[in-house]
Amino acid sequence: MPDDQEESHAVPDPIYRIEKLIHRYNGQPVLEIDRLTVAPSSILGLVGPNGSGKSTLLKLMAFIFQPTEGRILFKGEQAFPFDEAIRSQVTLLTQEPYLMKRTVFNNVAYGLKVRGERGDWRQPAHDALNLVGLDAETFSRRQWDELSGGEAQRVALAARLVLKPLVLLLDEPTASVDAASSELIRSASLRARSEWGTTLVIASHDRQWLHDVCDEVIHLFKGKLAGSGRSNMIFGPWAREDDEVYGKRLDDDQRLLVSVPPSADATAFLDPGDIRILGERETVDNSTTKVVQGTVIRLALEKRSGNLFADVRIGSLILVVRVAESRLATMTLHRGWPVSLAYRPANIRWR
Ligand SMILES: Nc1ncnc2c1ncn2[C@@H]1O[C@H](COP(=O)(O)OP(=O)(O)OP(=O)(O)O)[C@@H](O)[C@H]1O
Repeated sequence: MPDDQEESHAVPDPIYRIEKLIHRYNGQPVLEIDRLTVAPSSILGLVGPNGSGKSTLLKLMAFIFQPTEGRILFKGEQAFPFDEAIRSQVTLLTQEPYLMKRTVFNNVAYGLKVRGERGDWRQPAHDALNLVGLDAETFSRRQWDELSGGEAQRVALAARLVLKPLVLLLDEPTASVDAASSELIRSASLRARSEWGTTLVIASHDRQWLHDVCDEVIHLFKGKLAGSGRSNMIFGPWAREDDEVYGKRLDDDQRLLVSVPPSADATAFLDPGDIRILGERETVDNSTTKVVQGTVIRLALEKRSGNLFADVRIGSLILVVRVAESRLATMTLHRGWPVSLAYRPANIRWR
């Protein structure tokens, strides 16, 4: 979580503390994060458009390379690439699985071997395969190239889970797999957190998944943390609608109307406190306020502030809405309920 936001009193030492980090490729800055901490056993989500720096941040958190400037403390200590202690505790799963040209069993057991674990690797390797929904008896002897894309990704995940890692970094882990594999990858990752207290950091374009499972979701935009953990970031392209108004058509055919964007593909930021769930008989001034219809998909209480946040799905867009305490007295909210959201285009900030 960004340090200036939701630091709660009773948090243990962070598993990561990032300080004044800048990373450049060929002299060009692609990531600039002043401060960011990740609590142990938490689930942090990373969202952001293509090229916003998510993969770079995950690779830095995996200590694959060093940041150009600044530092990343791991459990309070500065850590470096090729540090053996880190390698056995932090593991990264990327979108395209990398498997060694060996059997599935040897791929999964490899980490145990490298870690110098003695004894029989069969049981832990089989447990890890079963955890990702692959029958160990059937798959253990298969070669790396006798697997579908989804199975290969699950083997790659099993090869990480077998180590019961302290940190599992997931970079678009389900982007190129089928729906069934995707579900198995998600549930196995969550099992790691619930069984071993593994900290998860997940970069994904699947906002709904992140909103469902993450303790915190942070937004990266052009390499920087953008807005609060619960800010709404709405991507273009924006088109001029009739009547001099700009907006975009959502995939449920509603129109999301906005103020004049600086360019057709600018990104709109709308604070959760600037969106209101309308009461049943409430009306709005159409000239300044716009209304869209959605469905509540999640309600979450922020412990520090006592604020209630509702995630509302509108087509494939999810907006986070802060529900003021005064409004809670007058309305009941449930997951699955249809709601009308009111917002003022004038409150949109553009980047
Ligand atoms: N090895 C590299 N050398 C030079 N530039 C790089 C390298 N890796 C990434 N970049 C650039 O750094 C920026 C951030 O890339 P990164 O892959 O971290 O973004 P991302 O948010 O993960 O994107 P995506 O969602 O498309 O995976 C991009 O502009 C990218 O072109």
